[in-house]
Order: sequence, then structure tokens, then C-alpha cells
Amino acid sequence: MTRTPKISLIKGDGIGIDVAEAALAVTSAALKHSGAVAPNIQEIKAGAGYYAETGRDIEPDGEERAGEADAIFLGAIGLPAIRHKDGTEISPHLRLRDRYQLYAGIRPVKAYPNAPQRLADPRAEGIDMIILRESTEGLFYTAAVHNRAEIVPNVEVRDIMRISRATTEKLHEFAFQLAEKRKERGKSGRLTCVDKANVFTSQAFFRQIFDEVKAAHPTVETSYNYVDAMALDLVRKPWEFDVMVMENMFGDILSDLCGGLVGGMGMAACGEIGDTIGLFQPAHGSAPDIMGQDKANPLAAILSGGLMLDYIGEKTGVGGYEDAGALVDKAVDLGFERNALRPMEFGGDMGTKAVTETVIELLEEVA
Ligand SMILES: NC(=O)C1=CN([C@@H]2O[C@H](COP(=O)(O)OP(=O)(O)OC[C@H]3O[C@@H](n4cnc5c(N)ncnc54)[C@H](O)[C@@H]3O)[C@@H](O)[C@H]2O)C=CC1
Ligand SMILES: CC(C)CC(=O)C(=O)O
Repeated sequence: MTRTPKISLIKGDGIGIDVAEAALAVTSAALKHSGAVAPNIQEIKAGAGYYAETGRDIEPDGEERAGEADAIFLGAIGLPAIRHKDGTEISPHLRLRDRYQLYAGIRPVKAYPNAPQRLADPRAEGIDMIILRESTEGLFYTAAVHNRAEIVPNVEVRDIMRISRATTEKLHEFAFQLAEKRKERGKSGRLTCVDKANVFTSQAFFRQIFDEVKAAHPTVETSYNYVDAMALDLVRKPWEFDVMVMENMFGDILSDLCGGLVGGMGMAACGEIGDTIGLFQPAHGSAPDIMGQDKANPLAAILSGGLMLDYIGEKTGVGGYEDAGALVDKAVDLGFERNALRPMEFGGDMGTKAVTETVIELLEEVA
């Protein structure tokens, strides 16, 4: 008998709540079209709003329960007005990344027709690449939520850039396999190691492990870029890149730059994969400047939902999930081709609900 996949749902704060609901509506419609069994969804309360009410950033046992599912879906967490005494924000999702070792943060960057290309060069229309952001260590290793920084109150604070062999080997292996898969699908499959190996020993170690893993993947075309030059190249010739692998903080920053290249953060999907579970969320935050106004672009969340269906299908073998993930991508592709998806985020006339309803209608056509 087919088992029922389980999803842990954390809606979070601000527009995170709206886009998570949009992603659930779309994924549930896609699963119906592919004839798959509906997942069992268990909601977990967490976030800045929850902290303001209860003094906890996630409900009791929430971290453990999140990990009992096949996948976690998260809207966004944080509200700048709600902070800890040390000035940092509420971010229990960083503990989830750490606890479940979600080391491979996949962030697709794709230019769609009729969405704004921020670069005048016509080659920008072909942007289709992936940022692979290590998501458990690097400079986030001492994120305040982990309580690992070296602090001399009011005198000095040291955050640490941690690059471990165990995590970095897995990350680079994932990167090479991803590059190979993309080459099979007709992309260039070129893999760029983005680091700061000219200055930091930790980053030279990151590159050393890249070279070691490369030896087992001789057919993958590789290159190196220092992170500062990478920022330059993402503006002057992003079409030359396919998969870029980097430590956590570099990936955090460059993925916003890449979101900007293809329209805005409402286009920036994300899947954070570990050995036993994956967490899927849009790469953006709670966008307090537009929350409660039906202005958020839900497509980053919807595309992240598509990534989640694909992941659950591959992980559990339950029928219809991978097909449903592909349907979500097809519906979004068709919507942009036809100019039927016009999010307010880039000057369109469609709010969160209208974009979501349109994707659901398009699913009927592509199914
Ligand atoms: N993974 C997460 O949960 C993240 C949470 N945050 C938190 O979110 C809060 C706001 O952070 P910001 O730095 O303002 O980043 P943000 O990503 O929430 O917003 C940056 C800009 O992009 C716009 N934007 C973001 N998503 C959008 C969407 N789907 N549709 C249309 N416009 C969108 C916002 O309106 C804003 O102008 C903070 O509390 C921050 O800590 C920030 C980034 C990631
Ligand atoms: C608010 C942060 C915890 C979110 C962030 O920057 C991230 O996605 O890593």
C-alpha cells in the first residue's frame, strides 16, 4: 500500500503566511492532477509573532516534530521590530538547518519571458543557473541563535567562519552531481567554486576539498571565482554560469543579487537538503513593507513547493509527486510565456491571490 507522505508546515511571519498558503493551494491542486495521494500536513507555530505572544520562537517540541516529516515547508520568519536583547532577530529556522544538517541550499535563478530583465543585454533572457549555498556552517556557524560566538560584552565579538571537511565534502559531491544532471538536461553543467581562497585559510580549505572531489568527476567543466569577482560577473555576464557552489554567507548575499536579476525576491525559490530531510522555502523574508496588502509575489514559494514535491517523490517513491512537481514548473512557464502571470512585485496588476488562482488554472491546461 502507498504510504501518505508527511509535511511539516511553518507559515511564520508577514507575507510568509500568505505565500505558504499559496504554495499549499498550488501543490495540492498539482497532486490532484497527477493522481497522487494527498500529504498529511502538520502545522507548527514559530516565528517573531509567536515569540512576541509566548516568549518562545517555536512551539514546544516543534523542532523535533518538524523532523518527523518527509519534508518541511516554511513561509518566512522574522519581523524587524521584534528582536532579542542582543539586537538579533528571531530565527528558529537556523536551528532547523543546523539540527537536520540541511547543508545543500539549492537556489534556482531563472529568467522568464515577460518578467523584467534587469540587464539590457539580450543574453540576460537566457539566465538559468543555480546558487548552491552551504546552509549549516560557514559564517552562519556562530549565528546568535546557536550561542557559539566568542563574546566579551561591550568589548569584542568574534563570529567564526567554520568550514569542516565532513560537510564540505558532501556539499561539493552534491554540486558535482547537480552539474552532471544539468548537463544531461542540456544545460552547460559548468560548476564554479566561489570562495575567498586568496585571503582565508578556511576558504582555501573549501577550494582544496572542491579539487579533491573534482578528481572523481573528470567530465565536469569547472572554474573558480573569488566572491567579490563573482558579484561583478553576476552583473556583467551571468549567462556564463550554471552551478555556483559557496559557503553560507556568500550564498545568502549572492542569492538576493540573483533574485534581483530575474525580477525580485518573489522569484527566488529555495530547497535546503540534508541527508534525511529537506526544508523548502522562498529565499525571501517576511517583507514587512508589503505585508497584509495582498501584494506579495507567491511564485518563489510556489516554485519551492514544486521543488518539495519532486524531492518527496524521489525520496519516498510515492507515485505522482515528481509528476506534480513538474506540473508546477510547467504551469509557471506557461503563465509567463502567455503574460498571464503579472505580479505586482514588478509593476503588474496581480496580487498574491490572483497569481495563485492563475497558476491553479494553468495547472489544468498543462496536466
Ligand atoms: N528565510 C527567512 O525566513 C528570511 C527572513 N528574513 C526576515 O524577514 C524580515 C524582512 O527582511 P528584509 O531584509 O526586508 O528582506 P525581505 O526579503 O523580506 O524583503 C526585501 C525586499 O524584497 C521585497 N520582497 C520580498 N519578498 C517579496 C515577494 N514575495 N513579493 C514581492 N516583494 C517581495 C520586500 O517587499 C522588500 O522590499 C526580517 O525580519 C528578516 O530578518 C529575511 C530573509 C530571509
Ligand atoms: C533572517 C535570517 C535567519 C534568514 C537568512 O538570512 C537566511 O535565509 O539565511
